[in-house]
Amino acid sequence: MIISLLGYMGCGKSTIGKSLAKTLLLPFTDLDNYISFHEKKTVQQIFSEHGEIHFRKKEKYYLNELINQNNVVLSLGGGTPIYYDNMKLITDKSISFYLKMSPSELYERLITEKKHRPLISHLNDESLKEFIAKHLFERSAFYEQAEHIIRVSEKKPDEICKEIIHILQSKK
Ligand SMILES: Nc1ncnc2c1ncn2[C@@H]1O[C@H](COP(=O)(O)OP(=O)(O)O)[C@@H](O)[C@H]1O
Ligand SMILES: O=C(O)C1=C[C@@H](OP(=O)(O)O)[C@@H](O)[C@H](O)C1
Ligand SMILES: [Mg+2]
Repeated sequence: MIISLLGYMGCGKSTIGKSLAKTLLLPFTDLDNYISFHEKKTVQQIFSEHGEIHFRKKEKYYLNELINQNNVVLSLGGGTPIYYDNMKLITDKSISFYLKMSPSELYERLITEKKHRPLISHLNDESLKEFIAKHLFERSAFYEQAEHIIRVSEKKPDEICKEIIHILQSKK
């Protein structure tokens, strides 16, 4: 089965996925990078040139393509579980980990990271704080369906990887 990482923008899906795959000696795919590579456009370009709905259709298309693989670490985009029947697909076809972080910590992280994230790049600092709190609340019902929930607040990437590996080993 595939190992999937999900959670809000900035929680560390791309970072943790990469290092988890390296430790487990497995191939790594970041869904955003995969979409970018195949569409020959950055995520920001897809959003600005074609709109979010088009991005969600592509995201679904490439998720379908990747989800039936075996022994791969897949970092999803923050919105992937929210659209279509994606979350069902993710829970049925992967061992899923929700990297859970509080809105205030996500805010501290995203304040310096918003440039590459089209959903928040236009927000000033005060509106960003409000946006994250509300948006995370709306999305949590999907994220919480993950098979495993990992609290990532104040943990180093190494520690988070170890926790995930421990869970994977206990499943064997
Ligand atoms: N556990 C962690 N501790 C400190 N910084 C982290 C941690 N995980 C991720 N980061 C940093 O937070 C930012 C967002 O991480 P990223 O992996 O891009 O998140 P996501 O893919 O979930 O949006 C990056 O700058 C990354 O280096
Ligand atoms: O939360 C979202 O809807 C999105 C998150 C992004 O991925 P990250 O969570 O890796 O930033 C990327 O897929 C796109 O900008 C939309
Ligand atoms: Mg990412």
